[in-house]
Amino acid sequence: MGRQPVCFIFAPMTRWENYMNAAAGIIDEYDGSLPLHHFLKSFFKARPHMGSRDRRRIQQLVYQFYRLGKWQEQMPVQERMLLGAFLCEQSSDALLNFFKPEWNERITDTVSDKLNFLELSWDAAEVFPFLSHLSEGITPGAFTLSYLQQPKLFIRARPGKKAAILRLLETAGVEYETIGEHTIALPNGIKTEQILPDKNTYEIQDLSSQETGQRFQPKTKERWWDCCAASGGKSILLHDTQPSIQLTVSDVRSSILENLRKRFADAGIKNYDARVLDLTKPVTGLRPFNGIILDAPCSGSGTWGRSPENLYYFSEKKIAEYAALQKQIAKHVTPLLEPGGRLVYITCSVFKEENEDAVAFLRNECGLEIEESGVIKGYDREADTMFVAVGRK
Ligand SMILES: C[S@@+](CC[C@H](N)C(=O)[O-])C[C@H]1O[C@@H](n2cnc3c(N)ncnc32)[C@H](O)[C@@H]1O
Repeated sequence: MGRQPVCFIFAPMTRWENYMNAAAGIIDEYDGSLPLHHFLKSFFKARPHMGSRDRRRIQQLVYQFYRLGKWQEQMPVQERMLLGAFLCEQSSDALLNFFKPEWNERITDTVSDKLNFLELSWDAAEVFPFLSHLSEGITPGAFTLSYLQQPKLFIRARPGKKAAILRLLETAGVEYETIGEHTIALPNGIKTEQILPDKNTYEIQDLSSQETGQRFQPKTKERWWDCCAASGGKSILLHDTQPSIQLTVSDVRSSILENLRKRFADAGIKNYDARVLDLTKPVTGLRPFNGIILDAPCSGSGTWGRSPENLYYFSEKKIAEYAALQKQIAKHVTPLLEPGGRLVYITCSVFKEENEDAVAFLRNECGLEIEESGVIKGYDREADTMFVAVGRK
């Protein structure tokens, strides 16, 4: 007698299992050498069958995994993704309900109640393995817990444009919050370019970054230099504060200055001098300035709520490398400050080597009198954390 045919019945995988497998595959393949959003873009480009809803949820699972930093690192990846989802989400979630219905029932609990329920304790030093480098005034617990939330999207209404922007947001039914005179907080993921098509009316700029501008205080017709201008976010803020200034912008990357030119054109800024300069070398061919903005290249550690993969992959030795670069740049830039002129030093870092130590260098080695310095906390208001110092020659 022949063998009985064996009949296997495969239960098709649910959408949620597919999502978990795809997210786990991404985490397995990703090595931190590229920003995660670039990696995800190529990943999804190669898989055009995935719809936008699938992409969004898979992406979210991956980000939620990295939001835990190195905490509970030994946990199996799929379990840790669910832990991330449970701690980060605040409303009922079908995927979590499928795998962990008892967790989903508690989704609206506070993080501390969720941790109690799981009998886990939050370890700030595991989430953020660089605690010993933190600048003064940053509270490790609150700072690391803020990683569970993606910071909000902030825009800055350009002078005289706020009312028109708010009307468009209301027409589109977008929830918003206004902060101070010019800032509008928006939910993440909204397509600003569709709702606010006139690029001349606003700039996308984090709340703390906007607040650094309060230190610029340019006077009429002064000469200002934004020496690490990138695509010009701070320059546009400076120009909006005092449109009569004589503005010089520079960056080591010519490609980013092309973006600046486009952005300036959209913003209606025409009179400026733009040049490619490598500030690790002495600068020639520029006359001294009344004001300099040194928005230094840095670790970006105050913005990792938007790029939490850095919690996992950032290498500690880079802190010293950035600090050395910042000092080199400061050394070459400060001779170009007029006596009595002001230099505004900015980083989006939470590391003292890039902040307080740089200020000590500006004071002791560059001869500036420091008028103000400190962290601009963003972690307690869903924004980035930055550092700003003002030095006078
Ligand atoms: C933090 S970003 C500036 C952001 C910009 N100010 C803004 O508000 O959007 C720092 C910039 O410094 C530039 N940079 C890095 N190394 C430099 C160097 N050696 N000389 C001049 N600029 C440099 C980078 O290309 C980068 O655009």
